[in-house]
Amino acid sequence: MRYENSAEIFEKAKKVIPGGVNSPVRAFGSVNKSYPIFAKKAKGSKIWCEDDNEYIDYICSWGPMILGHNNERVMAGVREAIEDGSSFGLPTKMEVELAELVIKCYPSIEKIRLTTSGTEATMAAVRLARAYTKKNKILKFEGCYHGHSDSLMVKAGSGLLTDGYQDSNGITQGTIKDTLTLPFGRMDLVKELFEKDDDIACIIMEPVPANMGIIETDAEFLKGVRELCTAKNSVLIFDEVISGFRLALGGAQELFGVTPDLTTLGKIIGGGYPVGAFGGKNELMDMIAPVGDVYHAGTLSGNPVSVRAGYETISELLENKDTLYKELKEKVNYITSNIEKISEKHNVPVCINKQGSLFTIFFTDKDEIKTLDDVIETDTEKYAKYFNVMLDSGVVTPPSKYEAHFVSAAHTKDDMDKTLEIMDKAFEEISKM
Ligand SMILES: Cc1ncc(COP(=O)(O)O)c(C=O)c1O
Ligand SMILES: N[C@H](C=O)CCC(=O)O
Repeated sequence: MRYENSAEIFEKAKKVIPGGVNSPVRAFGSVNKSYPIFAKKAKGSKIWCEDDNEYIDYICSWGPMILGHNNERVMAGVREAIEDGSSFGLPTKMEVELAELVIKCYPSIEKIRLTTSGTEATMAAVRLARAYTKKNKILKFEGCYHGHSDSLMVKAGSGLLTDGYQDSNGITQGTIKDTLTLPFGRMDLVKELFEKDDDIACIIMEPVPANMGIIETDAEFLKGVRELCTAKNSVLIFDEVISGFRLALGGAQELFGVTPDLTTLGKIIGGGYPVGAFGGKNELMDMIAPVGDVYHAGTLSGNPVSVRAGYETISELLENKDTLYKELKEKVNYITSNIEKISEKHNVPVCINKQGSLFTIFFTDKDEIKTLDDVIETDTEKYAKYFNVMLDSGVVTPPSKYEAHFVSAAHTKDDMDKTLEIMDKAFEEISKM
């Protein structure tokens, strides 16, 4: 593999962009590479970099590309939308159609508001929960990531974990004090907290954590927080920015049969273009301006190109839901069951967590990885070796042990077999460490 062009662009990038990247996880720092690959184009399950190397892609833009890159139907819709104009500052008919489509898939959502990112969606949902309950504090779980608004970057996951810290600098002590955190899955601690504190406006959670690697959810925990929120007049927010439309058409709430009060969405509902959304019961959503006095706005909220890409993506998912989700799960089962064989063959122990089309390989002797502390203890150096051997042989995997592998409808049996062949090589290298 050649990396000269990417390395050269990175040198220029560092002079004009902090760390040379516009989102920290792209920097490849924690996998011992001194520069990332710069993407040039992508199609289906493949991505090409500025050195024209071809890779099988398991990042999939961190989730949006569930149909694969540049899906024909999505591209046709986008082309049509672009012809009509890129942004109007006026509402469009397609926004209403997208809202209707999402509501059809999520019975818990009666009204939905579009944003430009997942970060804005979670920020607005928390604001709404505070206004509704007239309470101040929020509870989130350690290692869950809900975007980069101040109150949600406490004990956060994703790039913060990758870079070795969990609380961003630059947040007031007052904000930090109002964000309570607990380990994911510990219902006993959640109950204890609610006994002591009646000022908690909401629990915000990734129903299936995917930003400290995948953590497999215990359905009882989701049911437990649901009951507690109802009993204590707290709002339950499911942050389904990753899990929405991915684990099932109706997200984790459909999969586990647990209904939140508010849902945040992103990624797939924009079909690869910038978007986010939050929605829920009328009683809550009618507090949003201009009906109520909880302010939320955005120059590019409901951008017509993003909305059209999302509409086509969700329509495709809806039309194929009976086979598509089953096939995605089968693909992950095929890959992960073979990784287990490879791990045994080379005597390199791993624990694989998976849910639907998502999986994470943790290099560890432990049989279970259930909490952030478990994840932190897994072997970072072995993950880095895995990443580098895969990359050098034409497979791009998440450049951090704290992220998930994403599988799309475009990944073929050939892609998976090639991936497994290279994994065999990677595990052999790891066995020599
Ligand atoms: C679960 C979750 N919530 C929120 C966000 C924030 O979304 P965005 O990056 O679009 O702001 C992300 C990803 O970044 C996410 O994975
Ligand atoms: N884990 C993050 C989102 O899900 C990765 C995206 C990013 O922050 O660039």
